[in-house]
Amino acid sequence: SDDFKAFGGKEGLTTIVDTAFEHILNDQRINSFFQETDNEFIKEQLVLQFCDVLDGPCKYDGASMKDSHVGLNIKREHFNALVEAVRKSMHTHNVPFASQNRFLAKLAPMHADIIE
Ligand code: HEM
Repeated sequence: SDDFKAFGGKEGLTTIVDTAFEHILNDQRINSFFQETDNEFIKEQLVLQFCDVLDGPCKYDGASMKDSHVGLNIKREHFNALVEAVRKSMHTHNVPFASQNRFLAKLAPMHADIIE
């Protein structure tokens, strides 16, 4: 898709996820969630999922958003902080604003399965 290209394809997405994860690990509001997790695995899954969401040539086959976040007690403020990290990274890597917004509009409804 054009949006997948705007993110720089699979390679661009990998860079964007890496940078977003650096922001996450530096953010006191949410980094405690990622202290005992396999963050390399999570990053790989995020690249696959984002590629899928952007109609790229990938199929996300990981756990559902409900199953992977249940019991973590994630609140809206945590969700917003994570989205902010992704947004900052997309900005840094020059993803056009319209593509950013279409992408974030697809992530937003996932809050229903992630926030408790
Ligand atoms: C739109 C927002 C989000 C998306 C798209 C997303 C996506 C994902 C994906 C794809 C995985 C890997 C699932 C798997 O295959 O096992 C995952 C795991 C995880 N996510 Fe999220 N996530 C989001 C929001 C959040 C938030 C707000 C937090 C906490 C601040 C969070 C914390 C975690 C943790 C701790 C794991 C690892 C769980 C485990 O290893 O048991 N996520 N997420």
